[in-house]
Amino acid sequence: QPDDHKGYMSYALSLAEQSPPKPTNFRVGAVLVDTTKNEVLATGYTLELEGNTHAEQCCFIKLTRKHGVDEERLSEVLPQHMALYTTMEPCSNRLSGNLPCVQRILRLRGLIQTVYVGVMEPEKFVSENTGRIALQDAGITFVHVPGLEDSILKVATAGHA
Ligand SMILES: Nc1nc(=O)c(N)c(NC[C@H](O)[C@H](O)[C@H](O)COP(=O)(O)O)[nH]1
Ligand SMILES: [Zn+2]
Repeated sequence: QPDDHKGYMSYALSLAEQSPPKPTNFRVGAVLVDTTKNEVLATGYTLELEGNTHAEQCCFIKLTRKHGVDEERLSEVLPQHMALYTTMEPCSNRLSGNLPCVQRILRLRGLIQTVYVGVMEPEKFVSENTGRIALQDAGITFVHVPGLEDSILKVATAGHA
């Protein structure tokens, strides 16, 4: 059913729990959903794929491999109506200098109508995450799904001292 936001967020949390703990990032899970069919298109969790990868980034990388396109051309092969569920709001700045996930999502503006987040990013690595504003300015609806905050943060910071 279309309003199963907590269900998808719980699923994303179960993915985050698979992420190897690390002191320099958060353990996050993400699920990209085709909202027309209410089907999962891709899942990801922090460090799932090789390199210093983010959960949302892993969803996109998997789809580039499935469709044989670069991430810049994903908009040509993906459905028109998608929602991204991520346990933590997409990053707007990464201390590693890698491309932030907000920028990756903005490449799919018009195709991803809504981003659902379990928590906002704690101010541990980046002082102020400007992702929500950037996404909203691009016409993407940004929704906080309440109820899993404590669990999400516990999992996210498990690698921290
Ligand atoms: N939404 C989100 N998904 C993730 O999978 C992840 N790890 C973060 N974490 C945000 C945090 O700000 C960055 O992890 C640090 O800024 C370090 O940057 P790197 O991860 O090393 O690029 N945020
Ligand atoms: Zn990110």
